[in-house]
Amino acid sequence: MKILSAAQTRELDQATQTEQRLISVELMERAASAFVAWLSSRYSSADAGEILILCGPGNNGGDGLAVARQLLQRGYRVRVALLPATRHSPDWQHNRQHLPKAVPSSEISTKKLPDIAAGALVIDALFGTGLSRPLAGLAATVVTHLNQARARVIAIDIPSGLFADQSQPADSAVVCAQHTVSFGLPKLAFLLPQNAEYMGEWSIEDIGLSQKFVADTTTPWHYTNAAAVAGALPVRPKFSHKGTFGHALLLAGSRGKMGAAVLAAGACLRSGVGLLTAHIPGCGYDIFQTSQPEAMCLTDAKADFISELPKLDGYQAVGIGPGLGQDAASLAVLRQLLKAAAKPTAKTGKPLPLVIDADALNLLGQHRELLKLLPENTVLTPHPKEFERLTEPARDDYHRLDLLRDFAVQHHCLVVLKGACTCLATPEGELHFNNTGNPGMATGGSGDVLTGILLALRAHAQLSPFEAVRLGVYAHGRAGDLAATHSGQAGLVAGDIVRHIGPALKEWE
Ligand SMILES: NC(=O)C1=CN([C@@H]2O[C@H](COP(=O)(O)OP(=O)(O)OC[C@H]3O[C@@H](n4cnc5c(N)ncnc54)[C@H](O)[C@@H]3O)[C@@H](O)[C@H]2O)[C@@H](O)CC1
Ligand SMILES: Nc1ncnc2c1ncn2[C@@H]1O[C@H](COP(=O)(O)OP(=O)(O)O)[C@@H](O)[C@H]1O
Ligand SMILES: [K+]
Repeated sequence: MKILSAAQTRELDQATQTEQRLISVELMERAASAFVAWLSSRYSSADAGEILILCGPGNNGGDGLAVARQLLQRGYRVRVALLPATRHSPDWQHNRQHLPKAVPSSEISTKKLPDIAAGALVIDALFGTGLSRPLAGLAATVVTHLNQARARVIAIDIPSGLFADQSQPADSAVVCAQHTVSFGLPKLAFLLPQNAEYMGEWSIEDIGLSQKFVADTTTPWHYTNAAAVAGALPVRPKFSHKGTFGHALLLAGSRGKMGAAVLAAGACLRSGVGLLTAHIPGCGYDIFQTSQPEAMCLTDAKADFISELPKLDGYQAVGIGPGLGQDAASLAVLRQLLKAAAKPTAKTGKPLPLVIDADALNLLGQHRELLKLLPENTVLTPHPKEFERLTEPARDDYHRLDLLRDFAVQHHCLVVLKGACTCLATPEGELHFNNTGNPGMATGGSGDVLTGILLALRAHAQLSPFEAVRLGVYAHGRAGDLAATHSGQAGLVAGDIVRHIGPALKEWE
């Protein structure tokens, strides 16, 4: 699914009207119907009580007026409060004229802010994607008044005051919604942690916008949902054998952090790899062989950390980092690995696929001269702090996305910036946001599990680097979601994610 800019969203409206021979007010009616369908599926008129709809002067306010009429028709009690303006959009005027007399309406002024009881249901239809500057004056006063009221706020399209595709100044007034009901496609702002307090939960309603326009429009931003990865996992052929699905090598673990190696190995095995060999420090031998009997195990000469790079012949992908530690000897191993992996392999003519995580990323951050050794299509999986160590502190989430994109393009690699909406940056400069996963996964070891999944999928001969990583990130979140349905979010541990990788991948079979 694509994510469009605010300007492209306006063009999409226009294109939809032309393509479907609609007048704009008909599209507004569709949006209002979709919103009302959503609201009435959640709240009966008794649950809702009297609903206050705050309407601005543009088409977002027009949506609000159409919603007021439709809710009244469905038996809800509604009143509207209008933000005064010198100019109103034509569709606003149309819906104002068609607002039934039975809906009480008033004009907002500084002296007459609407009464909002705690817990009241309020629909925010002040401003949408047409916001051209931060809110100020009366509009900002209304928003602050609303946010202080502790009401149940539902935003139409986007919380008012929030820009759809760029930051607003830190002190600007933005509605804090409990839920945002948006139309057609998600907006970039919805996916960024800095906007979490405004968005609440959000959902996207289909209003039949032009699919052709979306298909023809280029954007760096994409959203990975179930449809995007449908059919992405190749069927296992009847006569396949363990050699068919690749032999992966995992370099992980150090004294006190063998669990990271065990989790990554378990995840790799559960993700369909043919064979897995782990190279671990001597202290981890019994732990590893006991907990992962399906994997083969090479032990390093050092007991506490990895100091040697095993021969790389015969492996289809190598993962390094989980629980590795940052010893100078492990740094030397990382350097040797980068150099060795860059040489084209006899089988594919391409560099050996690498997945780099955790302490291996921290080592790269401390020795940035190594970045130029990264083989093409290497996968890096930093969380925001690890990413900062590789680049620089970001001013805000939008700046971090710029840094992410630049880094992936400059180093020709795939970077998985982990978080609630994990973002995969490609060497071509695309950004793909993931829609699976839950806060239960904010627990030690979840990232090690992702490394194992990505390692298995990078060893898979039939998946392109991009397909492997997009699918792996999606499946990791899906496994976490399935795990949370059993253990709940608070009780979820990383091992539960490993145990649910199988059921998650089974959904593709
Ligand atoms: N496909 C879609 O997405 C559809 C969108 N519709 C609605 O249309 C909205 C966009 O409508 P508009 O483009 O009219 O935009 P808005 O309703 O967001 O408001 C734009 C108006 O507010 C003024 N304005 C902008 N920033 C301001 C500020 N900081 N302070 C005071 N005034 C400000 C502008 O000059 C303009 O008059 C969407 O968010 C959505 O709610 C629907 O009606 C139809 C379908
Ligand atoms: N709130 C959240 N919602 C969805 N996924 C999350 C959330 N918090 C963490 N995750 C996922 O869990 C993983 C955590 O990785 P990481 O920070 O490296 O943890 P660790 O180093 O402990 O393994 C990432 O894949 C991340 O996307
Ligand atoms: K709004």
